[in-house]
Amino acid sequence: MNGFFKVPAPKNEPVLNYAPGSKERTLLQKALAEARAQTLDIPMYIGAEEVRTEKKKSLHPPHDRQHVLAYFHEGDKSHVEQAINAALGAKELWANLDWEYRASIFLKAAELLAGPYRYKINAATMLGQSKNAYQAEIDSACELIDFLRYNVHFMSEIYRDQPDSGPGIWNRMEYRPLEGFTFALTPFNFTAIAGNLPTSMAMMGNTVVWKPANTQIYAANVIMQVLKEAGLPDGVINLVYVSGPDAGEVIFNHKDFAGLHFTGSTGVFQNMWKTIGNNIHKYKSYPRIVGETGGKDFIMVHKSADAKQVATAIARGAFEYQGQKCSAASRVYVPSNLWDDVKKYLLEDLKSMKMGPTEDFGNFINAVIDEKAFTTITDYIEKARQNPLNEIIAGGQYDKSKGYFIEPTVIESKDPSSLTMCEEIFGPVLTVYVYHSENFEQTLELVDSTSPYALTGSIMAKDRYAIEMATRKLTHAAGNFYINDKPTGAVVGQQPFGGARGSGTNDKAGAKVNLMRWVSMRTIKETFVTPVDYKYPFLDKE
Ligand SMILES: NC(=O)c1ccc[n+]([C@@H]2O[C@H](COP(=O)([O-])OP(=O)(O)OC[C@H]3O[C@@H](n4cnc5c(N)ncnc54)[C@H](O)[C@@H]3O)[C@@H](O)[C@H]2O)c1
Ligand SMILES: N[C@@H](CCC=O)C(=O)O
Repeated sequence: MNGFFKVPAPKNEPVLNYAPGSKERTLLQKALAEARAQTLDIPMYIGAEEVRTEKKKSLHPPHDRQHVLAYFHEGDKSHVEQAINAALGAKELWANLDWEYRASIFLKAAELLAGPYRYKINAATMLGQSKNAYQAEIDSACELIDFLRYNVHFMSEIYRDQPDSGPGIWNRMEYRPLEGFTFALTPFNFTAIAGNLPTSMAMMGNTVVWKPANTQIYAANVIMQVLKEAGLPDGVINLVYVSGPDAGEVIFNHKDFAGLHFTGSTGVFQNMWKTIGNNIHKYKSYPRIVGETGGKDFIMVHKSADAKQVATAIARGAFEYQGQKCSAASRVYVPSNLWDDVKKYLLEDLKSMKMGPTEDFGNFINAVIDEKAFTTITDYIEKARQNPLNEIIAGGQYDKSKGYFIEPTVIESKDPSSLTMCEEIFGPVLTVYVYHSENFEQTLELVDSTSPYALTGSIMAKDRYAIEMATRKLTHAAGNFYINDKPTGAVVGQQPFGGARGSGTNDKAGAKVNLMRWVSMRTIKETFVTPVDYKYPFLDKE
């Protein structure tokens, strides 16, 4: 590198609106039709190979269970071993490639997603994960593009951060990739997260084994195509489709395992942490463990809030993408003076929400991801129905004959510790607790202590003292805290995202702190005139 290169200043990718008659709507509809018309054969990508196996499994739109989008080739432990070997084999060349060449690949991937691949990846996310056009646009196009652009910028800031040097010496800081290989384990619900976890590690010079959720493979395949077209060398990111426990068993027993970048549920993360802890003596280095996990996200309303604003924040915060955002509001605390109005506006909104397939752009609500999620969520609804302290005031019906559809459901509970007030449901189910409007401070304590999670939350109020009190009392209740807004929709570069307590290690996605977890710093001190006499000056005077 003959120059201290400055990367292009990152900017958030503008969100296209897909209004009727817009160019983007026509192009997206074309991409959807093309995707629907073919049945893909999706291989694993290990080193330079596209790996196919005897075990083919079908992928379906969650809103249209009968339609086959693709078959993917399922692997086993031997494929995890192959992927590790490919990652280790690619390591030296990749780690020694000057950073600007690595940066170019990911910046090019961002441009490919913003341009020629935009509609393909959005269509894949709409079909494979049942996200409507707007939800796909903010995820698989904009957020993924933002992750790539901002992370390149943060990478260059990290490298530029160098120590001071005293007279006659030069101190340098080298940001080495981790020694060994890394593992990215990604969830179903965000294509952007699936793309970010492996690329953020690779960007810093690491090589990666990547295992997505099966229900996200359809769009993960597009991410891999983009990375290949952007020039990512073979073996840097190896994409395998194996069971989570199989992947874990091989990876967490390998001496060169150097880091885990996980997003998913809390239980899975805690089990992996225990396994890694039990195996700690097997590794060459202490593996880095980063995990963003579950949430029980809240909206806390003060008596001074605007009822219409509260209802809108609830409608979008709880029900966009069927409540399957880790940030989705799932418990709301409304003061008694506002409840009648909030309820009226909320029920009006819910009545106007249409539910159906993503290809019909009029549908706000689509299907939940799969049969397992459908069963879990509807079990919660039925348990809530049986509790005499609960009343289901909206929704509560579901049907999986065509796709996994669950109506947006609102439970009014007189018990602030009822099951659906406390546990993560990860679906379109919201529980409301109406508190006496004079009990604001006590209710803040309830918000803070009700769940083990601390991911997102918001306070809605006009009264500045109430906003100050909530912000202070809920210091540890959320890693992303919103004032007069819904608790979802963090934007890369603007609201770095992640939670604490049971919600994760809070190594904010799309931030410098996250990239720092994927390097191991080496301090280099060079002395220009090396001493040749061991004695301290005062020793001569004795
Ligand atoms: N905090 C965040 O930023 C964030 C973001 C998105 C999703 N999430 C959380 O993710 C969860 C939903 O996503 P999901 O259903 O895909 O999560 P999940 O935990 O079921 O799966 C995540 C990944 O782990 C794998 N996996 C599952 N069981 C495993 C095991 N025993 N061993 C190893 N790997 C295993 C899955 O195949 C998948 O690739 C929710 O809890 C949600 O809150 C959190
Ligand atoms: N970052 C997203 C949530 C990601 C988790 O699913 C948001 O802020 O809504």
